Amino acid sequence: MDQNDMGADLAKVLISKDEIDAKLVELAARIDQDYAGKDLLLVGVLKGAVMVMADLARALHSQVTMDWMAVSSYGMGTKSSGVVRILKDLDTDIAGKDVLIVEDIIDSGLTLSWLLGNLGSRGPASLKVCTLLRKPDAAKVEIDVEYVGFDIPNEFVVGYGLDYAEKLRNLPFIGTLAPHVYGG
Ligand SMILES: O=P(O)(O)OC[C@H]1O[C@H](OP(=O)(O)OP(=O)(O)O)[C@H](O)[C@@H]1O
Ligand SMILES: Nc1nc2[nH]cnc2c(=O)[nH]1
Repeated sequence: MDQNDMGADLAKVLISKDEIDAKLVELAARIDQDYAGKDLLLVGVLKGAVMVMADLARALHSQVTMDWMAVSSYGMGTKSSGVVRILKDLDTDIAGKDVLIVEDIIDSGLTLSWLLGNLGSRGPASLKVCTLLRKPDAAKVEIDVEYVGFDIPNEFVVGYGLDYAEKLRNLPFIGTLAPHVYGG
């Protein structure tokens, strides 16, 4: 699927597929180096992180294991309220393990802040975060993130795992929505 398939729904391509690929290779090289000699567990946060997880994991030279969590933020009809519900928990006991959370985006930071608290209480040997995107201007909570792909403006983005009403996740790039789509 490419930009032409999107018709008028997209305003612009913010980050191209080539830029994403190059950034993931760069992040993977750092991760390979930082976790050399360790057994790394990647924890992908469904559903948005599916693409990042798949491509990042394949860019790594180290052997890793992978697990998934699905969480949902809810409250007052708005997303990212900070009140998080586990829809699918890990299959793995992470006590004593080196864990890297893999996210597509950190927006307010509330989801990740909750996740760090939750996973941190399970006694991992280490717990760090890798995110493809981060919106510094949207942060409601400061989080120490070890691996960041791109800092982006405070705009709603779609593609490469990120949805608009569950659509557009399968775009191979990151784009912004045309104003008529979201009523802007
Ligand atoms: O920093 P925050 O403001 O908390 O937002 C970030 C969260 O929002 C997205 O998930 P979303 O709730 O859209 O679910 P999805 O991954 O299933 O699309 C993303 O994958 C993060 O988990
Ligand atoms: N699709 C999408 N989901 C999000 N969740 C938090 N921020 C965003 C965003 O900008 N786009």
